[in-house]
Amino acid sequence: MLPYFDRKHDMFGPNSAQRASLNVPSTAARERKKVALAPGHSPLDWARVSTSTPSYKLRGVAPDTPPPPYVKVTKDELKLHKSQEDCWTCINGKVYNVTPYVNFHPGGVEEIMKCAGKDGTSLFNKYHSWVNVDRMLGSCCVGVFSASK
Ligand code: HEM
Repeated sequence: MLPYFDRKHDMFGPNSAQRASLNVPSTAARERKKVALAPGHSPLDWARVSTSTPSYKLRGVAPDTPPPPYVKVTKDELKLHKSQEDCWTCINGKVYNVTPYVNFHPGGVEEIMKCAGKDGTSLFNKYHSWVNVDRMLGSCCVGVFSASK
């Protein structure tokens, strides 16, 4: 007889006990892509860089730019920053200059560039809703997203 989850009209996949006994990796494990980060680009290196670099440089703005709550970023402005050398994204209503972080992203450059120049909230949550974006990128925050064009 076929295993439980191979039966033709079965609506459900294997349960966790069945997966374990058959060595079927969990969905999360199958989707995990390990990326080799360049030397000097570990999460600890990012922690050092992000706490020792002046915030205006991380934000990519002039030194006299008001702090993030006072800067409104429109959708049209956001769209202009979609290259690896100038990359902004919006997560949970805040716009971040991701440029200095791109090479530190544990999921790789290609993945993080998928949110370049647009709202990356749903992609971000799809892969790691547990990551605290403000903790990682707080000092890269350019401003708040303004829904108007
Ligand atoms: C924009 C801000 C982002 C930040 C601050 C960020 C941060 C992180 C962090 C801290 C990790 C390691 C998580 C862990 O090991 O638990 C990670 C992994 C990862 N990220 Fe991101 N990420 C961002 C955007 C994205 C986007 C837009 C995507 C996909 C389109 C993405 C895809 C991934 C993937 C696939 C991994 C590997 C997960 C794994 O090891 O299982 N990330 N990211």
